[in-house]
Order: sequence, then structure tokens, then C-alpha cells
Amino acid sequence: MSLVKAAVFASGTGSNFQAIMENANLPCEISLLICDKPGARVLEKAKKFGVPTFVFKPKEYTNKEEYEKLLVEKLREADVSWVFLAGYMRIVGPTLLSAYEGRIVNIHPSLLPKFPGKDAIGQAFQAGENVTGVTVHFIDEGIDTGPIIAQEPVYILADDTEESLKDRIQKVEHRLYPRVIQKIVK
Ligand SMILES: Nc1nc2c(c(=O)[nH]1)N[C@@H](CN(C=O)c1ccc(C(=O)N[C@@H](CCC(=O)O)C(=O)O)cc1)CN2
Ligand SMILES: NCC(=O)N[C@@H]1O[C@H](COP(=O)([O-])[O-])[C@@H](O)[C@H]1O
Repeated sequence: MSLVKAAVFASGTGSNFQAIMENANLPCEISLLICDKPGARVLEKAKKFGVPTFVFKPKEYTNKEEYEKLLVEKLREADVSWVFLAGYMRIVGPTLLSAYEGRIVNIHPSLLPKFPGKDAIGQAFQAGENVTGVTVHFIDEGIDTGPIIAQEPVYILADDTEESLKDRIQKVEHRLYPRVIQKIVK
């Protein structure tokens, strides 16, 4: 029996995509990588793993609905049932959200609801927090307001730089995200 198919959406380096691909016990097949940034390093990683990609430039479309209709077409063509956002720096609109209601998951580098949005690590670091962490959540129409699936704390050390904190946070992400996927994808 073939595995359930999933897509990863990413905009940048792709370390979470790589962690997902390197997890041998994944209960799904990553059949598509969607990226909104031509030249993003995640695309090199997708090629290495033999994962088909679809790259788009949001500015080439009239609005979010137009490009999300195309993304949904690509997802249906690839028989995708689940969508995993992994550093996808676009707000998911109603078109994509309604097509995959309750099946779009995001990873975020803070203990939501603290520090939503972009630069969550910098926000926590600048705020002088003693602890931050990682959240994996379903997405909804809000930004980082969807139901939380899992969280793990990461302590901010006295001699931390933003970079050393980011490294420790991403190590947690690379373990937590595949574990959550194993738990939710049946
Ligand atoms: N509907 C949702 N979409 C997304 C969520 C979510 O919870 N609900 N999580 C984000 C990830 N993210 C922070 O966790 C985030 C990504 C992007 C933005 C943003 O303001 N993007 C702008 C412009 C981006 C650009 O110009 O490159 C935009 O898309 O309008 C905020 C938060 C993933 N999506
Ligand atoms: N607002 C969402 C957000 O900040 N997501 C963060 O983007 C990074 C992507 O790294 P990667 O491309 O190496 O996986 C990850 O740290 C993820 O938590």
C-alpha cells in the first residue's frame, strides 16, 4: 500500500526540509517541494533528494488568490494530502487554507503565543527572555494563532548570541518536526 503524499513549502535554507527527508520513519512520501524564492538553497536540497519542485514568484501574479489557485492545482496533481510549512515566509490565504483545512502544519521558532511572526528568535533575544523554544502548530487564518500540536523549550544562555541560540533552536526543530509528522499523519 502506497504512503500518503505530502508537500513541503519553504522559502529559504531548507534545513527543516532536509531533516524531514532524512527521517527514515516518515509515514508519508514528500512528493513536492513548493518554493516562492527562485534560487533558494532549499531547491538544491530538493534536487539532492530527488523531490520535484514548483517555484513561483508571487509578484508575477495579480494577488495571493491567483497564485494559491495554481498551488492547489499542483498539490492535487501530486496527490498531496498534507502540507508542511518549513520556513515558508508567505501568509497562507483562504484559497489554500480552505483546500487543505486542518492539514497544513507550520513550525515556528518560539513558544507561541509569545513572539509570533517573523524574526521570533531575534524578538525573544532582544526581550531578554530566559527561555524560548519551538512550536509546531496547525495553521489558521491568523498568523501563528492555529492550534498548537507540540512545543519544546530552549533556554537562552548568558553567553548566547542570536546565532548560537538559533543553532540550538534549529537542532530542536529538526528532531521535533519529523516526530510530530509521525504522530499526526495516519
Ligand atoms: N495563514 C497563515 N499563514 C502562515 C502562518 C500562519 O500561522 N497562518 N505561519 C507563517 C510563518 N510565519 C511565521 O511563523 C510568517 C511568514 C510570513 C509572514 C509575512 O508577513 N509575510 C508577508 C510578506 C512576505 C515577503 O514579503 O516575503 C506576506 O506574505 O504578506 C508572517 C509570518 C506561514 N504562513
Ligand atoms: N515565521 C516562521 C519562521 O520563522 N520559521 C522558521 O524559519 C526557519 C526556516 O529554516 P530552514 O529553511 O532552515 O528550515 C525555521 O527556523 C523555522 O522555524
